[in-house]
Amino acid sequence: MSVQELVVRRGRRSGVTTMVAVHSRVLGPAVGGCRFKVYPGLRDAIDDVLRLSAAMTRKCAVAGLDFGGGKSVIALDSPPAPEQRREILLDHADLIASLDGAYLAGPDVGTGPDDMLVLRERTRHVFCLPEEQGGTGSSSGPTAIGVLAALRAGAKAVFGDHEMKGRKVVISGYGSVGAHLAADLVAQGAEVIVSDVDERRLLAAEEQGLSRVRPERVLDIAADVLIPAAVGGVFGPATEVAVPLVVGPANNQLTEDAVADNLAAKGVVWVPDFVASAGGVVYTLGREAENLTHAEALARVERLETTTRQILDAASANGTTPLTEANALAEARLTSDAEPRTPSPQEPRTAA
Ligand SMILES: NC(=O)c1ccc[n+]([C@@H]2O[C@H](COP(=O)([O-])OP(=O)(O)OC[C@H]3O[C@@H](n4cnc5c(N)ncnc54)[C@H](O)[C@@H]3O)[C@@H](O)[C@H]2O)c1
Repeated sequence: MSVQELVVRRGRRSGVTTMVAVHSRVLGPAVGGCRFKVYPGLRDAIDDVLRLSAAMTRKCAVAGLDFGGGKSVIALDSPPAPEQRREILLDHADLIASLDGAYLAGPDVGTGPDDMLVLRERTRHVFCLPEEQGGTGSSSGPTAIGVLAALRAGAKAVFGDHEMKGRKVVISGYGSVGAHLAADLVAQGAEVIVSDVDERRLLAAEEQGLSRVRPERVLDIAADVLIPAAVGGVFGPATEVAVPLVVGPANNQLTEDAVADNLAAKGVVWVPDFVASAGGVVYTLGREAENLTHAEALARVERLETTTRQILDAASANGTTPLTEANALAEARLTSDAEPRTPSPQEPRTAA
């Protein structure tokens, strides 16, 4: 499916180029995070926003959300001075506002709920505002809960039961989601090893009693599970993986879809990232767009276990990969004539 709309604009206040990709609005308004990142060049930023917006379409479709896929990128050529941040965000907010609700922005790599508050000064089409402003705040907790739900299904498929007690788990990226996952898995009795490029994050991990491994050695550790919770592009055509199960929140983990076949041929069960990482968006939109209670929205996140199980069962029964089955599920929803669950999706409550 090709991108529906890509808008790139240089900010009038900051001079920084920002962009929005609306990949699909078949199921509803396009939602996706706003990435604030230094890129080697403009082409890299455009490639990123296009790939990420397409992944959001699949993520929303598979998770049963009545929203389409979008993404926005603030393409920096060097880290900005702190005092420039607000101007850059306001420029980006003007671009989002110009799309008139076709795209709803939330936080992503490099942005958080406080940044959403700045965007909100210029556009209603923002979600995940801080809790004290009526939003749901950071989505990393619900994202981690969704990863754990997908992990249960993956562990059942690979090990025969979903118990994590005694399992060795490597988490690449001890950031917001990675730290939630590590704490929960330790509480379940797993042996957790973490990796990060940021020494401060590793010190934080050590304070929690976690073992660490150097980032370049992450793929060599013979563990039960690998959780990619840092960046995309982890697995390429020649990547060797020393674990039987990979489940994690990092978006776009494969350099290309064909890598899913390589992983399957090597006996690695890879739960597609757009399935495992959907907890945050499921929770946030459930609360903010559908006014669900905390418990109701969390119950929806937990359903990712069933979705993952269906995908893995279908791959096993059909001799295909989990990616093929997850794509088929997304495609079925995108081409179905069924009415959306929310008859006429509106922008989230906090954006009203
Ligand atoms: N936060 C969410 O709700 C959410 C939702 C869906 C997907 N994701 C994806 O999950 C991943 C983690 O999200 P997060 O919110 O925890 O991000 P984060 O920025 O808080 O944490 C990422 C961590 O990864 C580390 N890192 C960067 N490059 C690394 C490398 N090469 N090796 C090891 N560590 C590295 C960073 O230093 C950082 O500590 C991201 O890819 C994000 O796009 C997050």
